[in-house]
Amino acid sequence: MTPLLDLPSAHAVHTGWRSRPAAQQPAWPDPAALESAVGTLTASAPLVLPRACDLLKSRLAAVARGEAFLVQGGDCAESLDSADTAAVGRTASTLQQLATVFGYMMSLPVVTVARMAGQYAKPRSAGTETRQGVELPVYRGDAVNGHAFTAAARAPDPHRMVRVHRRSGATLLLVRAHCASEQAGPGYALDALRKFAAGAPERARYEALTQEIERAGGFIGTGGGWHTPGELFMSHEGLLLDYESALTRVDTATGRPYATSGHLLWIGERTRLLGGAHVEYFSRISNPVAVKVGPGAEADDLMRLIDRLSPGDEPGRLTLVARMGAGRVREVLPGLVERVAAEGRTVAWVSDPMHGNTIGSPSGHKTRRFDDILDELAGFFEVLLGLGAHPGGVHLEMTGDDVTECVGGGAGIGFADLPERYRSVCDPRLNRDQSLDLAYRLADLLDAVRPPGGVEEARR
Ligand SMILES: O=C[C@H](O)[C@H](O)COP(=O)(O)O
Ligand SMILES: C=C(OP(=O)(O)O)C(=O)O
Ligand SMILES: [Mn+2]
Repeated sequence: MTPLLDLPSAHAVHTGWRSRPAAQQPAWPDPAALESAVGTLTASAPLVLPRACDLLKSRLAAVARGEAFLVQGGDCAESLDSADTAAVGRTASTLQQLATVFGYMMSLPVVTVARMAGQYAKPRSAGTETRQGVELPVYRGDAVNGHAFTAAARAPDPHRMVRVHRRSGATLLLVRAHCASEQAGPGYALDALRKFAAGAPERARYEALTQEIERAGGFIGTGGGWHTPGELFMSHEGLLLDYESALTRVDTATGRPYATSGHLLWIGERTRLLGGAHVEYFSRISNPVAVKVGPGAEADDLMRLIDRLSPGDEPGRLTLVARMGAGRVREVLPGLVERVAAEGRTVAWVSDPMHGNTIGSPSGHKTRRFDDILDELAGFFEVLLGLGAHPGGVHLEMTGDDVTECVGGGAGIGFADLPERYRSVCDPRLNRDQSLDLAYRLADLLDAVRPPGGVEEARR
C-alpha cells in the first residue's frame, strides 16, 4: 500500500498533531536521525490492514452493545532484546484460556486482543532516574532508549522505532503461526485449564468450575474461548506520534486513514489531554481506539473527549478503560458511567485493574497485590451491573510465563520472592497462574455480585 503523504486527508493526519502539545515524547537528540527513521518507516509495509481493523471494530461494537466481552492483555513493555520467541505463543495461549473462562462466566463470545507487536513505548511519571547520585534520562521503552542504566543506553535513538517495526512484523508472523496451529484449537485451552485446576491450591472449586466450562462445551458456538477460532488482534499504546504518524496509511478503497501499526491503539492516562497532540492524531484515524480513564477524570472532560474521538457515536469505535485503583473504583466510576449513559453515548467500558494498584516492594521493585487487582475488578463489575450497564471486558498486564512480579495469588508469591524471576522492564505482570486465578476467583465472586436474575437480567 502506498503511503499517501501527498493526499489532503493524510496530510492532516501527519501534520495536525504537530501544532499541539505532545506529552511524553522523547527528546530526540539528532533531528537528522529522526528524519531518517521516519523516512524509513514511511516507506515500510503496514503491519495490519484496514479491513482487519474494521473487523475488530465490529467485534468491539458487540462489546459496546453488551453482546460480547473483551479480554485484552500482554506485557507492560515488550523487549527488543528478548530471544524467547516461544513466549509469544505462551502469552497467546494464556489469553485464550482467559477467554475460555471469561466467556463461560459471561455466557458471551470473547474478543481477544494482545498487548503485542508494538507495545514498546512507555509514558513515565518522571523524566529522569537517579541511582547513587547519578542522574540519567528515564527508560521510555525499547522504541526510545535502552533499559541499562548507562548514559549511552538511555540516550533516545530514533532508529529504535525502525527496529520496533521490524520486530513487530516478526511477532505478527509468530502469532499467525500460533493461531493457525492445533495449539489454538478448541480442545487445547480446556486441557490447559484442567491441568491448571488440578494443580491449584483451591483444587476442588477450580475443578468444579472447569467441569462446568466443559459441560457448557462450545458455550458460545465458537472455538476454545476465541470469538472466532484463532482470532487474535494486536494493540498497543499509541504514544510515539512520530512512529504512529509515519505508519499511517490511507485505505484506498474508502479514502480513510488508518494507523497500520496495530489493530487497536489506546491513549494513556497521561496523554489524554483534550487539546493535546494524541487526541488530535487519534481523532483522525479510523481504527477502533481506547482511552485509559484514571480516578481524576471529570465527567465533563470525558464527554468532550468522547465528542472528539467518537463524534459519530459509531459503536466499536471507542472503548473506555477504567483504571481507578481498588480503593477508588466504587466511588469514582458510577458518576462517569451514568453520565455517558445519560448522554446516550455508545462506548464499551473495560477494566484495567493494574495501573491504579502499583506499589513499591521493600526490595525496590514495582509490584501489585493480586487481592487489589481482584478487588478492583470486582468493584468494576459491581458498579456496571448495579447501573444496568455492561461490564465489557478486562485489560491486564500479564504473561504466559512463570514470572514473580505481582504478589499474592494461589501460589502465594511474597515480597521476598520478587527478585527471583522479575523480568519486566516496566510494570509488574500477572504470571500465567495468577492470570487464571484472577479469572476463576472473579467467576466465583460474580456468583455473589450478580443480581438475582443474573447478568442477562441486569442488562435489561
Ligand atoms: O505502564 C507504565 C507505567 O505505569 C508508567 O510507565 C509509569 O511508571 P513510572 O511511575 O514508573 O514512571
Ligand atoms: C501506561 C499504561 O497505562 P496508563 O496510561 O493507564 O497508566 C499502560 O497501560 O502500560
Ligand atoms: Mn504498564
